[in-house]
Amino acid sequence: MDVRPTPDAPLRVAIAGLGAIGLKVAQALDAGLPGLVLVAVAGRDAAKTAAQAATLRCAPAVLDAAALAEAADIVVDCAPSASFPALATSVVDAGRLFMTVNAGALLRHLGLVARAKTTGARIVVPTGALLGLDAVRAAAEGRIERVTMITRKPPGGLEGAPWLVEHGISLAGLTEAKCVFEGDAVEGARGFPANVNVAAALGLAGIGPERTRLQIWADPAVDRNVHTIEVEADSARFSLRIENVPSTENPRTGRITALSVIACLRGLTAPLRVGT
Ligand SMILES: NC(=O)C1=CN([C@@H]2O[C@H](COP(=O)(O)OP(=O)(O)OC[C@H]3O[C@@H](n4cnc5c(N)ncnc54)[C@H](O)[C@@H]3O)[C@@H](O)[C@H]2O)C=CC1
Ligand SMILES: O=C([O-])CC(=O)C(=O)O
Repeated sequence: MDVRPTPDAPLRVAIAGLGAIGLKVAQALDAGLPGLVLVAVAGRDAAKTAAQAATLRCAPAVLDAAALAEAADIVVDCAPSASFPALATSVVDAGRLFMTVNAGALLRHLGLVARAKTTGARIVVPTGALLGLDAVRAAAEGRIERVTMITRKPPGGLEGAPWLVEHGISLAGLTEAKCVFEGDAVEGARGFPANVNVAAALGLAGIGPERTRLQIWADPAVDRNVHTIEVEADSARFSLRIENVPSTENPRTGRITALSVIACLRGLTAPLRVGT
């Protein structure tokens, strides 16, 4: 789809999920992002979503998630991963631009990419709580040998993850760092759907999620979500590290994630774009 607004016709944006990420994105759109206007929002609880929408000056419509694609040119998915398949399918089928933070869920529905080719939709995954996807994408134009990511989170931020439940791993009373997962990004994203969307995005940007190695540590000594990436390629070798401040609303989610989505939206229409 063409994402260029005209002065009298800004692109219409809808958001699914007004939580730690989505509400911040809604507020940024409400404060003004050039060429974009927030027209609709959807949440799990319509009354709560309507109350949130009422705090915004632009007064977006409150709709079911399934109706967002009809109301907007761009649908931003900031809802939990469980709602991804239905939402993503409706937006892709409508030929809209689908911006999602649920990179892990996208891995399990990669058929949507082929479908987007036929409908004219585009799927955009912001860098989110990570860094360096510009360099990883550039390196992937050459040959990458190895991509490794190590995630450390406070134990509370990992609690309840399916992988921990399935493997009977308890984090209660942990006094030293414990490696709770070692494998590829596909398995990691499945086992920790609310924790390592970043590894899924890294896999998609680089050598593929199956070849992207991942370790996840529960570390009582950290108070930030720390992600370290190491890339070995024929063009460069690099190591990157980000220490994310957990958001107040949802400590699993780094505060920078919402800012990444806002920057990604701004980049859709800006006359100057910097970075790959
Ligand atoms: N790509 C990345 O770097 C990152 C991705 N994430 C992912 O982003 C997603 C959102 O994260 P947060 O904002 O922290 O979550 P959150 O739990 O704070 O907010 C989610 C919101 O979606 C609403 N919701 C639930 N079901 C819904 C449905 N069917 N339709 C519309 N809204 C619905 C909830 O009521 C809540 O307001 C999560 O899946 C999370 O794993 C989180 C951090 C980083
Ligand atoms: O916020 C973070 O540090 C990463 C995260 O939750 C995710 O990738 O899902």
